[in-house]
Amino acid sequence: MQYISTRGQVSPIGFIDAVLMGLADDGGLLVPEQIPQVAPSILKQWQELTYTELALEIFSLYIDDEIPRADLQKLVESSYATFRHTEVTPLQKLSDDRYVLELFHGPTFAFKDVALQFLGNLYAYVSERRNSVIHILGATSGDTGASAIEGVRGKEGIRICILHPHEKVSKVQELQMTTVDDANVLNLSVKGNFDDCQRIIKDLFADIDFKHRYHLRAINSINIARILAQTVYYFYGYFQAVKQGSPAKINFSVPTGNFGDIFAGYLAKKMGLPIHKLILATNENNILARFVNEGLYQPGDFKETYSPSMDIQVASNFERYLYYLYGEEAGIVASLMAQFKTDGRLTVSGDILAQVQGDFAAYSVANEACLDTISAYHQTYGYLLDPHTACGVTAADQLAAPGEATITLSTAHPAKFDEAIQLRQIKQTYPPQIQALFAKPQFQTVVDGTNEAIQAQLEKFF
Ligand SMILES: N[C@@H](CCOP(=O)(O)O)C(=O)O
Repeated sequence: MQYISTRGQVSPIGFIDAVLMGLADDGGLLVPEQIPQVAPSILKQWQELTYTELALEIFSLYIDDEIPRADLQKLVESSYATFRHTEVTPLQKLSDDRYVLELFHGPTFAFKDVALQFLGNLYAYVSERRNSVIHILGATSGDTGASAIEGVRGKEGIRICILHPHEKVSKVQELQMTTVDDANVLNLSVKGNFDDCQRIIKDLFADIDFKHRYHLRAINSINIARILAQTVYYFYGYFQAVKQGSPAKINFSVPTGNFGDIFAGYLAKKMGLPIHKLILATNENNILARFVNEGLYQPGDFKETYSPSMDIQVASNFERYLYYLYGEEAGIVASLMAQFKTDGRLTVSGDILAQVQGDFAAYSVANEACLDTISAYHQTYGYLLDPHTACGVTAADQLAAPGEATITLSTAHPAKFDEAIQLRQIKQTYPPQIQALFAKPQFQTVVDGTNEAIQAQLEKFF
């Protein structure tokens, strides 16, 4: 499989080069040259696979024999051996038509571990096999950072620097990142919000001289490996729902900020998984919901919400969707992105908007409504949702029609967001791994949110 850029100015490259390139060198995002198609007969066979077996089959479609199958199998097995649940991503049935796919059984209690345990191991493999220098630069609104750090801490030949918005992540998220004392980890607490962090890293990746001089590698969902790893749980969740007797129409509801997770679902559907509706759930930072419902893609005012990981305005994977929305015409995507840079907005209407609304249904969840859902599900089902998952469940309740079953992706364990849970007087016990964080010293550097300030830190660290 070869990978090309959404902006069309990068010669096709193999999987490992695509992972190492991260952001495409022309400023676009890498996508597979063709999306592999999975026939219904194969889907039927896949229903019987374990999570790791399924991951191996799906990765093989995108990696060919660039990584020998035996090596790939070892990478996959070691990545999911760190999960606390034997099913890796178990499906919980709450009622006949409401399911929650728990993606938080990895080391940092968030869905990011599903892809980042694999990507961390893949980087170590590539570093050894190709003797490549791996200097990871990432931005986080809370979950990606901890997970990426956990994936590579202490690994030979790898360094990682993560930017998080100063005092805008939950206490547990902050502790998970900043209590790591391995010498290959640098945490920068940036004065600003997540969009500032993401803009800075994108600018640094787009500065090709700087990127090559410091061997910058990406762990955010701009990296195609993240998306591919995240498609696996759509297949797995769907198969489990079928086995548990779900009705024929199965939706997924996806809490989303950076559009990576829901783009993985879109890709799974394009591969042939018969997902009925893809429900896009945002919090009050609702640029994506406004795009789907009104055709306007324009950042609004930044809001701090109970679901801080989704406090995002400019969604980095949106460009990948534009590429498919406009019939894989890289020239159109390049000019749309140039237009967005100049005008700060994009609009779609007519047939294109109808296509968007055929691809997604979207709902933006108000802050208090998110807490109401947490209380209601706790009372009705005795099930504690984290605030991000609660946004997904709220959107499912609004948009799923009778006769449809909806699987909401549960993106994080509620213990990561006790600040919000406590507002509804719900008491939870922290898992011991999280409780232990409170006794540890923290290591982080507070910096201004400017490219120059970050660049200076990176020059010292890399
Ligand atoms: N919600 C994310 C933001 C970064 O998204 P990514 O999927 O591109 O890594 C976070 O928790 O950091």
